[in-house]
Order: sequence, then C-alpha cells, then structure tokens
Amino acid sequence: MMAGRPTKEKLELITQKIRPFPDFPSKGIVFRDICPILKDPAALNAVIELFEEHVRETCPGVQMIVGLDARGFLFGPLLAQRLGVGFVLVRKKGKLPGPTTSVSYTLEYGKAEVEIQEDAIEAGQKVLLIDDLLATGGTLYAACELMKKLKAEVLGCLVVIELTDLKGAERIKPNHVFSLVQY
Ligand SMILES: O=P(O)(O)OC[C@H]1O[C@H](OP(=O)(O)OP(=O)(O)O)[C@H](O)[C@@H]1O
Ligand SMILES: Nc1ncnc2[nH]cnc12
Repeated sequence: MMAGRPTKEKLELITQKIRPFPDFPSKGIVFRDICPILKDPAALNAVIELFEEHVRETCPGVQMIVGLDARGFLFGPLLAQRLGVGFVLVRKKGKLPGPTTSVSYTLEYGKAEVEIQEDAIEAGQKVLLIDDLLATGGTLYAACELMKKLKAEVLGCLVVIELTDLKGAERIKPNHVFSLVQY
C-alpha cells in the first residue's frame, strides 16, 4: 500500500511529524524532534521506503549500513533489513567492547568522540552512513574518518533532516549526503 504512495505524499507525512523545539538543548538552537515519526508506522515506513528507493537506484552495491549513535540506530537496522545487508554501530566513546578506534569532533552544541569496533567492517567494504539529522556535519565527518581508518568505501550518507544553513554537506565532502527534509 505504502509503496504505491507518491514521494510527495510520503515527504508530507514525514514533515508533519517533525516537531521544532526552540531553545533546546541551549538558547538559539531549534531542536528538530523526530520522535513523532517513530510513533506513526506510516511515517516511519515512508522514511525507510524513501531511503530504500534512493539506495537501490544510486548505491546498488552497498554491503553495510553504518548507524550513528543514537538516533541513527532507530532507522539504520530497518533499512539494512529491507536491503538485505548488515548493520554496524558507530558509538559515543566508551560503550563498545573489544579493540576499537575513535575520532573526536565538535557538535552544534558541544564536543564528543565516536568509536567503532576495529573488526566491524572489512577493508574495501562498501558502506552507507545513516543518522537522523545533519547539522554542522561534525558527527558524520568523524564517522567518515572512522570509515577511512577501517579502509571502508563510503558510498554516501543518509539523513532524515538536513539543516542547510549549517553547511554540513560542505563539511563531509567529497562524501555525498541524501536528505529527505531540509530546513
Ligand atoms: O551535524 P552535527 O553538528 O554533528 O549534528 C548532528 C548530530 O547531533 C545529533 O546527535 P547528538 O550528538 O545530539 O546525540 P544523540 O543522537 O545521542 O542524541 C544528531 O542526532 C546527529 O547525530
Ligand atoms: N537542531 C538540532 N535538532 C536535533 N538534533 C540536532 N543535532 C544537532 N543539531 C540538532
């Protein structure tokens, strides 16, 4: 049923479910909350179908979906299942057991460090990164650096929301970002 819905309708369904919260988590930030998307199966399905369509058209050789802590974990495994590929976690530092490698980065509202298990991805594997939102691009940039360390081939990045004024797409170049909703 959902697959038959036009793209425009799917995008409207998703956009309606994104809530803005001014001045969260600090003054001047408009926080774009994706929680209502998760509460609505049709909206969540629309997100996954639009990502799936894009990936099947533009990255048919993808071998692994790499999700970013924490909200990339909400969409990544669903997409990976649809595509019939695996899912790997990029986590905030200190959460993963065994040998890991890490990269630090700055956020729209803070500083952090991400890490991945060293054996999560094999050299040469084709991966797509996924997160809920692209702001300054610091997080995705750091995740792309992790991919470099593991010698993975990044086919692109997927986000539900892109905050275009913050120029995250510039930051992660030459990697490409596909976003569903832009502000
Ligand atoms: O493009 P950037 O400026 O790097 O910002 C985007 C990142 O910020 C948010 O995560 P956050 O670090 O708040 O963590 P969370 O997902 O654990 O809430 C968001 O989910 C992205 O991962
Ligand atoms: N404005 C924003 N809304 C939600 N998540 C974010 N992560 C970084 N900036 C954000």
